[in-house]
Amino acid sequence: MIVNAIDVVGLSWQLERQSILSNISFSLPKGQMLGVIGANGAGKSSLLRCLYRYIEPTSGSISVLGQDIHGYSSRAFARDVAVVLQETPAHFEMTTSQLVAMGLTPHKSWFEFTNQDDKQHIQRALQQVGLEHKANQDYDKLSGGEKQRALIARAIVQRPSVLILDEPTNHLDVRYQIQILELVRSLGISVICSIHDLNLAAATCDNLLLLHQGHCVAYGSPQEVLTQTQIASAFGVSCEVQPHRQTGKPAIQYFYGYQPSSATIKNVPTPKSAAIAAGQRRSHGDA
Ligand SMILES: Nc1ncnc2c1ncn2[C@@H]1O[C@H](COP(=O)(O)OP(=O)(O)OP(=O)(O)O)[C@@H](O)[C@H]1O
Repeated sequence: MIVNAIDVVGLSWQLERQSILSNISFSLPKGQMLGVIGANGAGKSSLLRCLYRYIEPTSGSISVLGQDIHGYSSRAFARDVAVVLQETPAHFEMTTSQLVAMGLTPHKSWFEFTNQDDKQHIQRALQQVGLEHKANQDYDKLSGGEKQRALIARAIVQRPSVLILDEPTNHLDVRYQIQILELVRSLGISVICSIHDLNLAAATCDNLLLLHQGHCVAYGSPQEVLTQTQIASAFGVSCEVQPHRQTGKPAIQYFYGYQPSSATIKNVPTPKSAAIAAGQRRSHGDA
């Protein structure tokens, strides 16, 4: 029997009668990378929070490596699953390398010291995220993007089977956006990751799960999910999707010319109307 990294069946989460996630089902095969996409408020973080046990869903089941997540001890869960979040909590008086070393915790007993092997792991992870020169600097004094990369190095040191990332590219410049996602992919572990940049998601993920108002409205390869119609309906924008010249994956070009009131699902401008609107603004001198 094939055991998936993650299996989610019929997952729903309600909060005071408001339905945040509705009947979501998907699987993440081992070694693959799944991107969770969707507009602001679609439910991406809530879904990931259910996966790393921060939220208890109202109904449905979640298994990691074939085991129900609520059957795991905290320590065993931390050995299998690493999480990198958007917000970085304050880590006072800790160097970058000490923060990265925290990834070793689930593998160590209480009084076990960091050995030579561990130090090499930490060093290598810092190099992989381009932070070896910041190893002895206070973590709290790193820039937002450097903090994000340090947290990814900590997750690498944790050596999990499954990595959950909530918007890992948020603070990163374009080089590190590509580099970090390619690095995460190259680790050969199973990854689920929420991403706002659809082009980046298309280029780096095996499969995508598109959420809209808490529902899974598309799930499959980037080609299957990132169609003009589905992007228009989930994000309220008009675009053209062509194969990327290098990867052959979907490459999205957005059209401009939106009024705030037209950015709704019911009234998505067509490429033509968006282009006309942009042309009209230019002819009125306010382009
Ligand atoms: N603890 C909570 N209490 C009240 N509402 C919540 C809570 N958590 C999530 N929500 C609501 O659930 C919806 C989904 O939120 P979530 O953060 O999962 O969306 P998201 O897709 O990650 O959004 P974004 O792209 O803006 O980060 C939002 O409307 C949010 O306000």
